[in-house]
Amino acid sequence: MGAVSCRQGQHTRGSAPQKGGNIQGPWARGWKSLWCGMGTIRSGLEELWELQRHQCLHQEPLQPAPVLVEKPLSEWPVPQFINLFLPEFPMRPVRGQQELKILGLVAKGSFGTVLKVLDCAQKAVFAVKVVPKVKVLQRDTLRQCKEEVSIQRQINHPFVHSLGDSWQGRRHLFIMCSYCSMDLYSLWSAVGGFPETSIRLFAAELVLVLCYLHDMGIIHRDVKMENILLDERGHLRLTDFGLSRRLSPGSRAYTICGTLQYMGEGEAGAGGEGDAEK
Ligand SMILES: Nc1ncnc2c1ncn2[C@@H]1O[C@H](COP(=O)(O)OP(=O)(O)OP(=O)(O)O)[C@@H](O)[C@H]1O
Repeated sequence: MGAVSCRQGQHTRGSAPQKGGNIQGPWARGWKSLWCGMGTIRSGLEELWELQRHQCLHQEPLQPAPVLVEKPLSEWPVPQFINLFLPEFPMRPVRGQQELKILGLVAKGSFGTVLKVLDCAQKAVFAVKVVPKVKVLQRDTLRQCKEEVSIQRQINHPFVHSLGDSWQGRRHLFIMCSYCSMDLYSLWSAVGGFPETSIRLFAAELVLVLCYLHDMGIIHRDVKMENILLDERGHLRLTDFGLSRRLSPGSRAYTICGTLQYMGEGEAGAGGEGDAEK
């Protein structure tokens, strides 16, 4: 019997605060250190959302967007805290980080926060998943975190969201992908259900992706509507390889994992010794 590794489903999506709520609490306060404006330190997510609300009302930027940046390299005190995450998460000079401007919050997942950013150099919008290093070490998910990046880097399929870039700052890991404005769960919630023809198409595309992954020896282990993004033409883009594994031919994984709300009763109730392979 394998171990159980579950996530809680339903992200706090970035759209919620735009409907009028304020993002508060310890995780929001923790973001103060991550961004600074052009010369001024922003004070947190609450201000970001205030700023965005104003921008929506006035249709013109009141202040420069916050920049995704961490403290300079010289202040990094513990080199081991960097080495642990290499080579999947290379270090990035601060100048490189300053080319990313935060446009908003996309979602708060169980592992990281996904931000919408503008890459000023490429003049393109991306999604960046930001994961606190401390959380990775506390949850003992270092191997999994590196695996997520190396698997996503290896994949090249039109229905899989491929990796744009990954790097580390002083306290956070960053995983960047192209930005998709819609995911299947949000669309399903908005329209209240799909016609059978759409379901057939989504299912066919999903099967193609899973076959491709399985042929490469990769198991995703967290397939759910929130992890299926939609591109501008409505095709699937499977994302979040945070629980996925690469297996050698004939081997299998024994950890029971996924998102609690999407698991069968038997699966969610089982427990065991850890991820073993045969
Ligand atoms: N490139 C992207 N463009 C738009 N939205 C995205 C993108 N990547 C992720 N998201 C949204 O952010 C959510 C959280 O991202 P992700 O699943 O990678 O984080 P996580 O911490 O592993 O979350 P969880 O484990 O709870 O599913 C996704 O389910 C998706 O809705």
